[in-house]
Amino acid sequence: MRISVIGTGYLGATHAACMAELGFEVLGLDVDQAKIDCLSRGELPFHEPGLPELLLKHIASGRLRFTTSYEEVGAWADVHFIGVGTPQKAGDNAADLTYVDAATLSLARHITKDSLIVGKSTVPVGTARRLQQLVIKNKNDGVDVGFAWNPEFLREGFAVKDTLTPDRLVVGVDNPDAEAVLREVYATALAANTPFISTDFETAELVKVAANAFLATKISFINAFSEVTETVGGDIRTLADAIGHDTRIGRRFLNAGVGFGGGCLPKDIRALQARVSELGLERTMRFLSEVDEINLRRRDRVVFLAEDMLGELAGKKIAVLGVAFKPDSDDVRDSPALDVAARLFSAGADVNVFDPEANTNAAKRFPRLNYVNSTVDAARDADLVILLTEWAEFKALAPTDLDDLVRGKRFIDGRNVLDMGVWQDAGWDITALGHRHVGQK
Ligand SMILES: NC(=O)c1ccc[n+]([C@@H]2O[C@H](COP(=O)([O-])OP(=O)(O)OC[C@H]3O[C@@H](n4cnc5c(N)ncnc54)[C@H](O)[C@@H]3O)[C@@H](O)[C@H]2O)c1
Ligand SMILES: O=c1ccn([C@@H]2O[C@H](COP(=O)(O)OP(=O)(O)O[C@H]3O[C@H](CO)[C@@H](O)[C@H](O)[C@H]3O)[C@@H](O)[C@H]2O)c(=O)[nH]1
Repeated sequence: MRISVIGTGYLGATHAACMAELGFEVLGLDVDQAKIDCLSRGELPFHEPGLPELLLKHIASGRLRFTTSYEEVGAWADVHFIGVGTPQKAGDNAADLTYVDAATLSLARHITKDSLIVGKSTVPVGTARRLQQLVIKNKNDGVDVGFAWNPEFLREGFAVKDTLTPDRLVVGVDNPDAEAVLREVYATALAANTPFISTDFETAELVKVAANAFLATKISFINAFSEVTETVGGDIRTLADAIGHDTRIGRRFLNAGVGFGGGCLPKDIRALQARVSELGLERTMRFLSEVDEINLRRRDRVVFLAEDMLGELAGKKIAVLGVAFKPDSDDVRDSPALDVAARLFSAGADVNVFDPEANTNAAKRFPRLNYVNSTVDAARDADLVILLTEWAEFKALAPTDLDDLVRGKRFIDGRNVLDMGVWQDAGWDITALGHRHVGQK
């Protein structure tokens, strides 16, 4: 079976390489010539553990190629996965469907053999049915083109593992043939007893946004309790551990900190609200505005704490450790860390930034921050150090790593990953989100 993947960004490049790993012949397509050139050379244009190895392996095996030609893809593949972006529309909460519409239309017009189009992008409910009609109206006569929806649940940083061994597979289909093709594509996972949920288009689309809305809600839930413990005292990590032992609740996604960001959770909860409002259900997802607001208030809290600890921000040197939206990623889309760094700079602070992988992407968005290549360079002469992305090397920091470098022993742990007692004993004024700031011991 020959597979094409349309859109070779974080999702598409991963899907393409993993499909090749499963034994299929794969052709990845993107409209971005530079990206296609880069991938064709075996270079991954973003950071994702394990993916560069797969890319190189299957370019060498001949099973993985890249192109910008819809004509080539349409004449070649039996199954076409669509993984183009569905970002938030500028000035609006809704999803921008321009790319997914354009990709579907291009496919429909260029497919010259019987095949199946499978949407993977995250879309508002109702999109799949609309796109199916677009295909029916625009496909070539005499060619049988099926349509299905198969949302993707991979996490950046674990993209290869999540694609090869997913928690579950969800397919939205309207006929048994489409389901049979998808069962063949995912035969390896099915043989490993991965749950396979075959349903209609609407349920498949909704499962995806429901999962992200639930995860976002879980994070804002614990972060709301952070606002309480910051006021009355208490330990947010212990609280999360204690409720997490209840298997009905579970400990995962209860890490309090500067909140969620990235190319998915923030835009997906906004797009869900926009879509249900469009359907006349304005009140239904209103709680997600609160989830969003609680999340954004975490960033205000870090800026407030910095100001509180330093008296004023103007002229102060601040080391920001981490700007990626999460560790093991170079993605800075809607990154809480980068937002905080930029706000500290706007308030007059001199901001040194170090992220093991995301400096380059961050510099494209905020070139005026001072990007450096190590924690040591970031912390030298700093009046305050702020940890905002929990990379392993930051979690392993000890006071002795920074004691002789900084101008002021002040630390904000924006991800709740350090042992504050150890730092306090070493004379640091340290606080973490979800803890009352008590100052120096
Ligand atoms: N990033 C993730 O971890 C992840 C996980 C699950 C689902 N998703 C969803 O997958 C989709 C893609 O996300 P992403 O993070 O990979 O985005 P991305 O921006 O990294 O990649 C999108 C790619 O699509 C290409 N593209 C745009 N228009 C095109 C067209 N007409 N034809 C061919 N290519 C085109 C772009 O050039 C880009 O390379 C989104 O809907 C997202 O919500 C992402
Ligand atoms: O306890 C937690 C867990 C996560 N986060 C933050 O939440 C954001 C999102 O994290 P994560 O969900 O791991 O990253 P993504 O790669 O964006 O993955 C989410 O978004 C993808 C795109 O839709 C989905 O496929 C995944 O299932 C879903 O987890 C990051 O900023 C994290 O720092 C927290 O603040 N606390």
